Amino acid sequence: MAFTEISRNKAFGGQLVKYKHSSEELQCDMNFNVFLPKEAANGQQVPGIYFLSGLTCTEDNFIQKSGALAEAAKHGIALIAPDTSPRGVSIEGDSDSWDFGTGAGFYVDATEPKWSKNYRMYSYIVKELPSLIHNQLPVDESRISIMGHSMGGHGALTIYIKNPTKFKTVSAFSPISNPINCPWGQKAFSNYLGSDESTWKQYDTLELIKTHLNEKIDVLVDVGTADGFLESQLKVSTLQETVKALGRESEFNIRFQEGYDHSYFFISTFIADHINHHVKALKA
Ligand SMILES: N[C@@H](CCC(=O)N[C@@H](CS)C(=O)NCC(=O)O)C(=O)O
Repeated sequence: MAFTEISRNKAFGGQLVKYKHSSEELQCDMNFNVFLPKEAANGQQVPGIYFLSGLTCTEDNFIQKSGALAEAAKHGIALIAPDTSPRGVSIEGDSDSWDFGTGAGFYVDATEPKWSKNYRMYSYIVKELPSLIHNQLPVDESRISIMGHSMGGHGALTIYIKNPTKFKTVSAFSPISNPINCPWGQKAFSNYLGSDESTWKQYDTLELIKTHLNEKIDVLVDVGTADGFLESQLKVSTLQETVKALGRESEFNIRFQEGYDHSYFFISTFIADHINHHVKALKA
């Protein structure tokens, strides 16, 4: 499937390109942004980081507000920023709230009939988008990793834990760490996956780290202590307690950053640390 180029801007010596394509998984047109560093100009294959955004975001928030382009350019790394849900599919109820439906795909493959034709963000991110990108752009599929924020932090962690050979490493800002036990996650999973809560666990970081014990992983998580969603929705302390109870502290670097909130001001403050975490794995 071909991409249509929507816009192109030179940035930090590289190119920021927005593409549109027709998604088979989501049955609609989708946009995504790719930052290609200058090293990719002559067709040389570069490593890449996928960034999954949070509730209400499009493919633009991270690219425009995180300060990541300068850091990616410094290390010769591509950034891939997809959208957060199918767009323009007009399912009744998909635009009634900011935390469900449009802008809130939660990186799952819906099984409830109402949503299951379009809301397949898990397969879109894990299969369809990489197969298009790595066939058509100079980003090396054997050197990719994944990062995200909030709902996207949940997406990055769960996708990574389930696909540790596809992605070299993971990091997350303010991740929804235990969605089956918070209001955002329960609203999304009950609608997308139905009332049988046992099916929800396959998309819950806390549950997955209890069962996926084989691979040793290296995870960086940052969250702000002044994040208004910390206790009610993100449950990063519960993640930390579970990591400890499992004896997996050496695999998780979970940092509580004093006074920072949920915004992109927080993300832009620590983005260099996250890019460095990925560079170590991508250039190892
Ligand atoms: N309802 C609020 C909160 C949503 C929110 O904080 N979204 C986070 C992700 S969970 C975000 O990245 N918002 C977009 C931005 O800050 O650019 C809003 O619409 O701004």
